Amino acid sequence: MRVDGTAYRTIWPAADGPAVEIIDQTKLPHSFETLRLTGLDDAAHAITAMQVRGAPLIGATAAYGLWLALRVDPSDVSLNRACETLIATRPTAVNLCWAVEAVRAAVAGLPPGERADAAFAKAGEICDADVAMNRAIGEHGLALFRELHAAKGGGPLNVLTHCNAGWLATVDWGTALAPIYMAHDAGLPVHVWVDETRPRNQGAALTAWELGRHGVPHTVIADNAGGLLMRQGRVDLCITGTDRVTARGDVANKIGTYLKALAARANGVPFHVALPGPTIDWSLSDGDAIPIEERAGREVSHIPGRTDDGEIRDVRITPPDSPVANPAFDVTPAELVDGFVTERGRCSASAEGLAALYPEHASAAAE
Ligand SMILES: CSC[C@H]1O[C@H](OP(=O)(O)O)[C@H](O)[C@@H]1O
Repeated sequence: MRVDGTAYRTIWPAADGPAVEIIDQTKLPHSFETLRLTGLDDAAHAITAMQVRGAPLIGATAAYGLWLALRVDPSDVSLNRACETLIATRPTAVNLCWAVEAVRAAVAGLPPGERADAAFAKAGEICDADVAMNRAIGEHGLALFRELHAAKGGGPLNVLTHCNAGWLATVDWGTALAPIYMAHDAGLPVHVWVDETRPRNQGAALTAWELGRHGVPHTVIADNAGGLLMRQGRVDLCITGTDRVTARGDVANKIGTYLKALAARANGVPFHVALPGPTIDWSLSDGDAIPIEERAGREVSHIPGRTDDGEIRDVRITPPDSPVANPAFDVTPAELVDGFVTERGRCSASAEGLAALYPEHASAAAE
């Protein structure tokens, strides 16, 4: 996407040496800063600290992290340690282990001296494929938007989204936001209700920043406002991203997604999920088996912001002696999802729907 006239991906090889550069998402929306990752530990920290985040982007970052590790030591021991280190950073997004295993498979059979170059090439392939898949998701999602807008009979299409599944969550384009950008650029009137998405505020800080840069009309709302807006008939569609979809269509996504899906079903609002194929975990059927990341309690007890004199810092919002819990994801059962938008087209949230789009995995989907 373009930021102030300059085209960006969210991760790119440095022009001046063995490193990759990323956008530090912990600094947005107050400051646009890039960071240089020069080793495995940099990449692992960037994922853990959410300097990069979003299922496809943490996969891409891990892929380059393996390249950085193999440049230093291409041995089997180093490769396996690096894979384990990266996979351990965040447990819910399946793209992370998918990308790590894709790079491992690309290099493991090679002589050590050839592994770093092969890892670099594979990481680049993963990034290019992500951009192409997300562009296709946008096109298939735009068709859905056109159908819903035509059925509405006038006025902007009011879309509610949760968390950030925009270009910042991927290498480019985004997943849930890709059709929003394409609709806006095609002149289809769209307005976005942006869930702030406590506790890390990906919506308030990142989705609002993205949409504002692109000129897409949007309104930031408290997470708990969505149900009222749906009851008032002010939401025509909910669309989110996802971190892991099971073979039967259960969806793991940012905490709060399940509640939105319940409210959408209760109010007859279509609830769709946008995802690229690598987000599907064909080894799982029941979404309750998806590991849910538990993050630090400080993300709940404190909130980051910028003071009037420009200082960015956390401030406490809970009593110091109050315990906090911080599950970072929840699971929405397939029954509450009205449809998937993938790079291969749209389908129902079901084993049959996914198998039809991904026949090479049909046996897993049927279990
Ligand atoms: C296109 S994946 C976006 C997905 O990732 C986010 O999680 P996090 O910000 O913790 O990395 C969230 O679940 C989004 O829906």
